[in-house]
Amino acid sequence: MAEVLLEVKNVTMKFGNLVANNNISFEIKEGELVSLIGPNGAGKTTIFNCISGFYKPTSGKIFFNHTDITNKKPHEIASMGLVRTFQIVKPLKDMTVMENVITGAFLRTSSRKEAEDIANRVLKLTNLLPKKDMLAGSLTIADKKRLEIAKALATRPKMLMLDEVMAGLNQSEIKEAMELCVNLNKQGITLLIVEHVMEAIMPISQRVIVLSAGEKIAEGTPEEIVNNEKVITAYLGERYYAKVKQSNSRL
Ligand SMILES: Nc1ncnc2c1ncn2[C@@H]1O[C@H](COP(=O)(O)OP(=O)(O)OP(=O)(O)O)[C@@H](O)[C@H]1O
Repeated sequence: MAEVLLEVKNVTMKFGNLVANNNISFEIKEGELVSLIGPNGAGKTTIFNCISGFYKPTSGKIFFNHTDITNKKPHEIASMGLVRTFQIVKPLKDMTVMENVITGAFLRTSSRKEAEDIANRVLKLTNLLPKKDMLAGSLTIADKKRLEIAKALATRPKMLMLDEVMAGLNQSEIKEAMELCVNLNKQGITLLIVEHVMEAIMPISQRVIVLSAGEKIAEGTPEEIVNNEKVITAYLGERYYAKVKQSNSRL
């Protein structure tokens, strides 16, 4: 039985009267690939911000690797091995792709040589090696998203939280992003992925957690989730349900 790596325990996050996360609890086990889905404004990014130390929850606790990280700062959490990407990618655009990734590697080492070695490995893994000398600002959206993942990987995370890395990508770029996620997971990195591109995320998720209007409304295998009436009503809709049913019946 795999160990619990991340434990979110009764987390509530309020902004004035608005309850963005209401008493949310879930666990992620070591080695899992879990997706976090739900309509706009459901509270997905807010829970990411709470977990990664950018917000301090109004109440509740968060544990990573059995350590209470609820009041820790983002850089402390990152050095423990829990790293997230941002929905809006902001690379250091006047620096090259390589230099951007090296900034991530410096979390683990102060040696330039070692940081370059880490960056080279990560750039190879993310298929960015041929673009290593390009300015980050000149990359396509798909490559900027890949660079965001590469920077996070250079910090050598145990667990990676990806916030909408497939948004704005075309079909073949989405396929590559999915393959990268599966590949990272196979290499032992635990993944928690916020995503709206259901056709991409459902097939690769081992488990799915659903938020709606600040509440956790469901949690289960992709098959359980696509058949869950509450989830269909709140988010997936009949169209997606019909599509999945159809493709299942063809299997
Ligand atoms: N810093 C903040 N101050 C005030 N309200 C906030 C803040 N951050 C988020 N919210 C509100 O909290 C709610 C949840 O937002 P959040 O961004 O977490 O949703 P989401 O599920 O990530 O949505 P999306 O899929 O559109 O990214 C929204 O009503 C949002 O307006």
